[in-house]
Amino acid sequence: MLKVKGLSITDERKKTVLVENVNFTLDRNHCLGIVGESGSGKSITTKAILGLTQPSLKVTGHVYFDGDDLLQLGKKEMRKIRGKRICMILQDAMSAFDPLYTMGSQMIETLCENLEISKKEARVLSIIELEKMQIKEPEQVLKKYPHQLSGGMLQRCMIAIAMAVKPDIIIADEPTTALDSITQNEVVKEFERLRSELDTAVIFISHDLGVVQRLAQTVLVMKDGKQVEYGKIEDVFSNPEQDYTKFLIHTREQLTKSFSDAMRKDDPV
Ligand SMILES: Nc1ncnc2c1ncn2[C@@H]1O[C@H](COP(=O)(O)OP(=O)(O)OP(=O)(O)O)[C@@H](O)[C@H]1O
Repeated sequence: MLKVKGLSITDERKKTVLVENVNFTLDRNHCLGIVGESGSGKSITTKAILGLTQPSLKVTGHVYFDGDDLLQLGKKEMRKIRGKRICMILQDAMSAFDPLYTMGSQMIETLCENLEISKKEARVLSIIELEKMQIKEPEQVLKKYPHQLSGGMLQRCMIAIAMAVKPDIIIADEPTTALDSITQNEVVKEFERLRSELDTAVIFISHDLGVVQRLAQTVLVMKDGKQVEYGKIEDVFSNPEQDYTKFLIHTREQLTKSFSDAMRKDDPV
C-alpha cells in the first residue's frame, strides 16, 4: 500500500544529510515499527512522507501510495490525503490543536470534514471514541480549550480523532510517551484493534522495543539518519545482524531484568 524507495533528506542551508536512502514497504493491515535513538531521523522520515518538512529541507526519492508518488503531488492533492487517508499522531499533542477553539469544536469540525457527517453525528462519534480512550467525562473534555487539558489527555484526543476517521494509514510518532502505563496499555490495545478490525496500516515510531514487538510485524532500525536494519520483527529481534540493533535489544533486556529484580526486592518475604 505504501512503498518508500531511496528516501533522502538534505538540509540545504547547512549542506548536511539528515536522512539517507530509506527503503520500506507497508502492507494493508500491517504495522511497521521504527526504532532508533533520539535524532536518528525517525520523525523527519515520516514527516517527509506527508510533505510536512520545511522548505529548507530537500526531500528526494519516491513514496508510492495507491499508484501516486506522494513526493510529486501538489499541496492541494496532498491535503486531500493528509488527515483523511493518512493520519499522523504527533509527539507534541499541543501543537496539533488550535488554542483558540474548544476540543469539541475542533474534533467535530475534523470529523464532519473527513467523514461527511452532520455535527450531531460527529459529536456522538467524538464521545464514543473518547470513551474508548478511557476518558471518563468526554462531554466535559469537549467543552475545554487545549491549554486546560494535560499532555496525556490531548494525546488521547488526537488518537481518538484518528480512530474515528479510520484512515488507510496511521503514522504514530511516540504516541504512548506522555501517557501513564495503564493508559499506554489501553492505547496499544486500540492500535491492535484498529489493525485487526479496520485493516488500517500503522507506522509506529517508538523508543519502547517492547511495544514495537507487541504491535509490529516488521521493524526498521535507524541510526544517524541511516536505515541500519529492516525486516520481519521475529527475525530482527531473534537474530539481529547489526551491532547497533544488538545493543538496543540488549539494553532493553537489561532494563527489563533490573526492573524485575527491583520488583522482587520489594516483594514481602
Ligand atoms: N526542520 C529541521 N531542520 C533541520 N534539521 C532538522 C529539522 N528537523 C529535524 N532536524 C534534524 O534531523 C535529525 C533527525 O531528527 P528527528 O526528529 O527525525 O529524530 P528522531 O529520531 O525522531 O528523534 P526523537 O526520537 O528524539 O524524536 C536531527 O539531527 C535533527 O536535528
